[in-house]
Amino acid sequence: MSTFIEADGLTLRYDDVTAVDGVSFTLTGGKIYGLLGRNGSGKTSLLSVLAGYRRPSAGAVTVGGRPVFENAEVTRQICLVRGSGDAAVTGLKVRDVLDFAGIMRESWNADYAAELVELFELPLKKNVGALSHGRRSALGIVIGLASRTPVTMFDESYLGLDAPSRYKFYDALLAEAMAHPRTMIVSTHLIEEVSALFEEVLILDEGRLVLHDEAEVLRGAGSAVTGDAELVDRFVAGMRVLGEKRLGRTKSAMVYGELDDERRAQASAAGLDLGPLALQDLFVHLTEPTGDRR
Ligand SMILES: Nc1ncnc2c1ncn2[C@@H]1O[C@H](COP(=O)(O)OP(=O)(O)OP(=O)(O)O)[C@@H](O)[C@H]1O
Repeated sequence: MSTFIEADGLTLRYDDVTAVDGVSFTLTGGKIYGLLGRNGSGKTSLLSVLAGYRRPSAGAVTVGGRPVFENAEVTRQICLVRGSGDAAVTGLKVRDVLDFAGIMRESWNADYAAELVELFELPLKKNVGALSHGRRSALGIVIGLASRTPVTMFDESYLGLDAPSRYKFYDALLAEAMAHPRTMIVSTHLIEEVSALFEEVLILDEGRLVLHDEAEVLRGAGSAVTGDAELVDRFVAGMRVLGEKRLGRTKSAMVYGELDDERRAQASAAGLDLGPLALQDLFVHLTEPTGDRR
């Protein structure tokens, strides 16, 4: 089946809360997509609808051209790993949870699952309920990666993981995406840590999609101007400054908007360094309550 996902006016309401508000996008598939949003922006709600866990209140979502909700043929092709929650089947051993995951998904790869179990040092004989928060998250990650489903979504799956384990997750995700390309959606607010993995980025704010673009395009949408504070201030005067960092006399200002060759030459002549825009700064700018929206 082709794995593209199409959302058209997708809306999810819980009584009087509109968690997802008329979201439309097309994901062509075979990439790692970053889903970014502040707390309560609707990431989990959106992923739940994409995975067919919930019926949209309005609008539609299709995977490979087919509706998702109550369509077992399609939902079998989707794996959504939610935090550490889904793996928390107390009373079952880690081994049993993995066996069950394998039965549920025809694309499951048991050898790869075993490799990942070793990588994350998961104790197979231990009861899932007795695992630490981080280990439970790791179990969810193993299930998501080893499922090899055409659509695999990780909803803040790093919660509770220490930094070395998070980097193991990012490395494994990238290696897997290269070896077995599929549609992976990773929701997060640890943007700087994972942004290098994303090929496309979607930003949600209060249930609405405020940005969907290729990560490369976003990185080129602005610049970090670094150098002597006074010179930086002079250079960025009149530009849209998204954020600033200062260390002694050195300053780095994140500016939005393209710099043409003439401006680049001016920066170079003034001894200023120009670097790519940090996704984190763009994210903060687009989702801050008083921020301008495009
Ligand atoms: N089961 C529910 N019943 C009622 N309201 C809900 C429910 N689940 C989420 N909401 C509300 O919907 C909105 C979006 O929540 P959601 O969990 O989808 O956001 P999120 O971006 O995943 O947040 P976080 O990053 O904090 O996990 C919030 O206002 C939340 O309070």
